[in-house]
Amino acid sequence: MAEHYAVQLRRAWLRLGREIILRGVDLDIAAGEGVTLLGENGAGKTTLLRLLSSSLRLTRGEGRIHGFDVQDGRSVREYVHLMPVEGGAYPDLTAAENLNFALQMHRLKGDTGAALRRVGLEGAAERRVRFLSAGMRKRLNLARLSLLARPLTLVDEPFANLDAAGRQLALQMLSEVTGQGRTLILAAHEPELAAQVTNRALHLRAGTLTEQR
Ligand SMILES: Nc1ncnc2c1ncn2[C@@H]1O[C@H](COP(=O)(O)OP(=O)(O)OP(=O)(O)O)[C@@H](O)[C@H]1O
Repeated sequence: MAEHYAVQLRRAWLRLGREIILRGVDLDIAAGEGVTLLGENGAGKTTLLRLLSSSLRLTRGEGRIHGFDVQDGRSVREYVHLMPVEGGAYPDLTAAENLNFALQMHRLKGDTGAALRRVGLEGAAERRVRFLSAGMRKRLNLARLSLLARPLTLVDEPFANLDAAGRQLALQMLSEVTGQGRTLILAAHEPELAAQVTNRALHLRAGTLTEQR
């Protein structure tokens, strides 16, 4: 399977507990593409994003992320960043410490002060994450996503918990992902918003992915 694809799944089956999330799915997502995953509560969008970040194993079939076997967590994690719906930051570290730690883990350099200003958190830089509101934590996660700038960026419900200005900020920051030639896959319940930053939508239902035209 070719490396100019960010994601390739072949006859992919994924079972989680009693749920079958994928039933023999084939999927190609080209590098640089922007894709929205749609689907009802419990359809399996989060689970699919976790699979693509190598946090879950395929039950059957084959998966490749930038040419690497999706089960090869060490390689895949170099290419992929997953921004979760909630969490993802260390609650006892400050906002600034969280961003610095994320950069260190990826052996990257970046201007964390500028990143915090960009998301309106300059006044909360020294505050522990456990004392931030849900929307502030989301903004911190957006700052981290932008600093890490991984080739494949997975975002679970980017608009949840954000106010109107925060949603506009999220749209702007997500559009930069594909604008910089990176691949964006987001799971969302707001198809109109998501369509502003992705050019393709897939609906996950009963273990099957369907293209939305
Ligand atoms: N760790 C787990 N063990 C067993 N089943 C799980 C686990 N996590 C999720 N599930 C189940 O897998 C299914 C898919 O859950 P998932 O969170 O992926 O859905 P989703 O499409 O992201 O939903 P939502 O829109 O509500 O966020 C659900 O039936 C859920 O109960």
